[in-house]
Amino acid sequence: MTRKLILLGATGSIGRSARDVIARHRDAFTVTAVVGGSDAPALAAAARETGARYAALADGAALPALREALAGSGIACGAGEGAVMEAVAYEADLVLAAIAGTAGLRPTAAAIRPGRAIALANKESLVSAGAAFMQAASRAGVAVLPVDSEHNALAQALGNGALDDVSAMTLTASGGPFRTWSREAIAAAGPQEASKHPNWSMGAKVTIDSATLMNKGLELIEAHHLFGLEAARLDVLVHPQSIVHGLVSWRDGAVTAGLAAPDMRVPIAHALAPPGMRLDTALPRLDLAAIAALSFEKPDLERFPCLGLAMAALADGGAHPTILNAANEIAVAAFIAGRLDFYGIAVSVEKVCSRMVASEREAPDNVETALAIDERARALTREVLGM
Ligand SMILES: NC(=O)C1=CN([C@@H]2O[C@H](COP(=O)(O)OP(=O)(O)OC[C@H]3O[C@@H](n4cnc5c(N)ncnc54)[C@H](OP(=O)(O)O)[C@@H]3O)[C@@H](O)[C@H]2O)C=CC1
Ligand SMILES: CC(=O)[C@@H](O)[C@H](O)COP(=O)(O)O
Ligand SMILES: [Mn+2]
Repeated sequence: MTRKLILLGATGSIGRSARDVIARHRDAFTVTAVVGGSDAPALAAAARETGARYAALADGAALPALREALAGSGIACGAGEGAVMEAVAYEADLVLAAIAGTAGLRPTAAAIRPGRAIALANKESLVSAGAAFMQAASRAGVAVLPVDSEHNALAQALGNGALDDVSAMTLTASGGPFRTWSREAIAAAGPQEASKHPNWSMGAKVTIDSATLMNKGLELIEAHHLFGLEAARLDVLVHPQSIVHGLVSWRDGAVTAGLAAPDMRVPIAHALAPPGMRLDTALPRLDLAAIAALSFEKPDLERFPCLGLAMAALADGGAHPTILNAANEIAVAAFIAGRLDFYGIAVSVEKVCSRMVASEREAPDNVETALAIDERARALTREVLGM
């Protein structure tokens, strides 16, 4: 019996790592459909490699290129939002949700159907519409399996333990490329410097989020929804080696840690494996003697204000995380385009949150409400940035 899979974001960094895991276990998986954004040759290659029956791109204008790239393959294809929804409706036991950003929210939510599990990499879905998303999953009896490395490590460390026995969950942060830089040097850094992640090779947006530490803030909100823990029991530690990904502290003083080399194939293999089973990734055994030292430090909220902004959004709740997430996406895109300096990301996110949260109090109770708040926050961010 093979597990039927749909891959959302099949051409991205997570998508490629997942395909590597799947390629090593051809007999264990059948990929039914693959989804990408606009890169037709890359999606066609992913569809041919996995043997998917259907390939869909979000960008409707890319259909001719996708048809050409799939010519002679017998793989059906489509482009535009309807095509993405068609892909989501293919048969599946498990859907890997790895579209980058809030663009992933609607397809990922639509993938919640009885009889399936969701392997979730797209943290923005939970930040933007966490309560609604988790309720929909629970109503459909769908398990949400964390792919994000920290949450996957936390899930493994938690095992069958009771949440009442957990005194805290700690997510580690590499600290990003600017961990040791002065505030003045960070202020002058551009997208090139911010894109040099010390340990992980990832997509553009999450890499910049790692440099600002907004990634860790988004992950605190993600952990709150995945594990149902309140802000007071969620914590961040900077750990430059990215070997320990998550720590569960128990009420008796014991701590269980999740360790692995910084390679996303480890959490992906865990999330894709049939329950209770492990898949070989052919990665070398973690050699702690060679690594020699693991170090930990407190995050510096003065040099990395985005983490504080996300912590405030988590504590405040309501629509605050939805607004923060939307403003951050616009600000990060402006930074990558060279239209905003590094600290401009935090300044604009802070401005948009403080202007909007007073009038947008309620947590969105469904995806469309979240997307409407998201759109208003994006518009205000563009206005704040003069775009
Ligand atoms: N990379 C990593 O190691 C980690 C990533 N994550 C999370 O996983 C998610 C994916 O990250 P990552 O793989 O790095 O991102 P990438 O930018 O590398 O890949 C994004 C994927 O999404 C597709 N895509 C973009 N826009 C759309 C759209 N509108 N509709 C459908 N598909 C779209 C892209 O297609 P195309 O190629 O055509 O543009 C691509 O397949 C993010 O939420 C990130 O935070 C979490 C932990 C680790
Ligand atoms: C691989 C992964 O899970 C990323 O989200 C990672 O956490 C980014 O590294 P930082 O620890 O620098 O945010
Ligand atoms: Mn992570």
